[in-house]
Amino acid sequence: MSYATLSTTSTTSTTDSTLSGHGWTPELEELFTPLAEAGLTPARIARVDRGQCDVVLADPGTGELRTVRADTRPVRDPDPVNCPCTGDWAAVDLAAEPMPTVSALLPRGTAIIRKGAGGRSDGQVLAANIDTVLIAVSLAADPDLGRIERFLALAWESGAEPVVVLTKADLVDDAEFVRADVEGIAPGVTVLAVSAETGEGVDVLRACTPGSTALIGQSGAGKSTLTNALAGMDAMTVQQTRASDEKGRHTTTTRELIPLPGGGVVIDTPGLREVGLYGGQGLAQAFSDIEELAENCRFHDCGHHSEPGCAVSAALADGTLPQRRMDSYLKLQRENEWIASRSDARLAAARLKKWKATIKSAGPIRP
Ligand SMILES: Nc1nc2c(ncn2[C@@H]2O[C@H](COP(=O)(O)OP(=O)(O)OP(=O)(O)O)[C@@H](O)[C@H]2O)c(=O)[nH]1
Ligand SMILES: [Zn+2]
Repeated sequence: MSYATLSTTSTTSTTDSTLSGHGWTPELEELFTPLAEAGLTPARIARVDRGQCDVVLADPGTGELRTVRADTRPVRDPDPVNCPCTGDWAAVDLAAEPMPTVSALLPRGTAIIRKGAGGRSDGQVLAANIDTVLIAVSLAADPDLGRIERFLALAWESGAEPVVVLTKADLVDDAEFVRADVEGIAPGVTVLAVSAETGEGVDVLRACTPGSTALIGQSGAGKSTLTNALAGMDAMTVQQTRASDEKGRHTTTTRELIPLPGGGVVIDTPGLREVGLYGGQGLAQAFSDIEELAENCRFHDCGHHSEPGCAVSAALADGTLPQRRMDSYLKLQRENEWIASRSDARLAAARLKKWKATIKSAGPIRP
């Protein structure tokens, strides 16, 4: 399938303001006009299962919000990145038989894409059309700075604004100390310490999450608990962490989009064991301090090894740039380059296959 190509004629609507709490905007409304004229209904995907999904829409009859099960087969795509995902805006044919179908997906504003698990170069979309990415990190153990940097690169790459949320602040005495430490590796990013247990920091967090928010992080980081705290109800099931290793039991298996009382939605994602980067510029944003240093190197193509006038080496030498952070940057950069070359090869193979199919369907060339 391909994303719907949409013209931009203006329109007015009476019912779709119901969806504004779910992120529906006048701009989307305008994009949707030709689809509305074709009898389709706008809907936000709240959960995806194999071949089907739950969508939230304003009922064309009553104008009330309704969750509907819809068939996603018409928008199936060989590239997993183009397949429907929680947070996508969809055009739904409610009259389709035997069940409503998703007829098209609207172009995405933002999307969190990680490298698919198991060494494949496919991407996997975790959430679409989000404004803020909350990176949940448990304070129950010493935070792994390298892992936070990796999550930050993934979050920046999505196009949404990252926020680091240090969870379970009630379990430690020095939350502020750790928070300041993490702030040092997250240039331009808000870092909050929060406890769902005592409520500490939850109001501040709420103020940081207007519009659509997605929660990412390792299993057991406290994502579902935070979702419940933000939603003010038990929207997600939370299971006890295994006491031995502080790991959760992978309670959250399907992504879900939950409306917040003050407007906006939060998308809880399953715990991520592996967070492979899927290329792009997010890494440069996550390491903007190093990128800025590099701009002061004497040579434009400085490799930051032993070149004269290297600002990065100087910062490493005087300790303003920790070696750990530099190593982390180089490691993620290698990984990013690898995935970029892998996906180039994959795209080339796909193009070749398509070309062969086109030639075949065109039949023998006539003299
Ligand atoms: N003390 C304390 N425990 C918390 C807090 N937040 C979460 N927990 C506990 O941490 C464990 C894991 O929380 P979840 O919210 O299920 O974690 P998750 O990140 O959603 O886990 P997955 O669904 O596996 O990805 C549960 O036992 C929670 O009760 C907190 O603020 N303080
Ligand atoms: Zn340099």
